[in-house]
Amino acid sequence: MTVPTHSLRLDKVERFFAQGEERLTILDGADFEIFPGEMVALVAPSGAGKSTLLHIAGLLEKPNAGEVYIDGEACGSLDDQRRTLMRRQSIGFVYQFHHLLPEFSALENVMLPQMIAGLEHKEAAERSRQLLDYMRIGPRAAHRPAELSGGEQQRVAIARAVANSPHVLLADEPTGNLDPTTAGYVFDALTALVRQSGVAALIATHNHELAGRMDRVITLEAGKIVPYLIG
Ligand SMILES: Nc1ncnc2c1ncn2[C@@H]1O[C@H](COP(=O)(O)OP(=O)(O)OP(=O)(O)O)[C@@H](O)[C@H]1O
Repeated sequence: MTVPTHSLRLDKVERFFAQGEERLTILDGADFEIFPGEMVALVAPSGAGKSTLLHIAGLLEKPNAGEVYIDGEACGSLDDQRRTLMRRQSIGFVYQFHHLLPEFSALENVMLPQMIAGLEHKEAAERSRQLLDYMRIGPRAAHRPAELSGGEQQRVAIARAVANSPHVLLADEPTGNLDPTTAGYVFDALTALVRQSGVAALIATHNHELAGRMDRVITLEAGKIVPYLIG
C-alpha cells in the first residue's frame, strides 16, 4: 500500500511561552493536514495563535513539541541549513503588508527568490514575466512598488511567493489592508494560482466572505484546530 504524502501536516504541535511563573499555552496539540491544491482558511480571534501557527508551519519558529511534515518529511530534526533550504524551496509566504523591496521593480522582486535559488537570470526573468502576466500586472513589470496600487503590490507579492513553485503556501491576512473590491480580485488571483499550481494553501483571514469561498475553514480553540462553520 502506498502511504500518501501530504504537502503540509502538523502533528500534535505545542507552543508555549513563559509568563513569569506561569506558562502561556498558545498551541496545545494542534493537528491538521492540507493536501495539494487545497485551500484552507484559518479564522480565529486576535491573539488565538494564527501567526504562531503560520510561523511554525513555515519553519520560521520551532514548536516546543510535535512535528511539522512538509511533503511527508519530518522537519523537526533538520539542521539550520536544511531548514533554510526547505523554507526557500518548498514554502511560499504572503503577508498582510507586501514586504516588497522598494528599490527593485515588480519584475525584479519576483526574480530575486529564483536567483537566490540558483536560476539563471534569463529563466528567472521569463518565469517572472509569465507570473506577472498571470496576475494581470504584466504591463506594470518595470514599476517599483511605490508606483503600484495596494492591490497591484499584493499581486506582485503573491507572484513572488509562488516564484519557486512551492508545495506549501502560507498567507497571513493577504487581503487585510485592501478595500473589499480589491480584496476580491486579489483573492481570485490567489485562488487561480493555487488551483493551477497544486500548492497546499493555508490562509489566515478575518474575512468570512473570502473564508467561505475556500475548500475548508478551520479555527483555533484552546490551542487546538477545529472545523469552523461560517454563518
Ligand atoms: N514570543 C512571545 N512571547 C510571549 N508571548 C507571545 C510570543 N509570541 C506570541 N505570543 C502570544 O501568543 C498569543 C498568540 O499570538 P499570535 O500573534 O499568534 O496571535 P494571532 O492569532 O496571530 O493574533 P492577531 O490576529 O492579532 O495577529 C498572543 O497572546 C501573543 O501575545
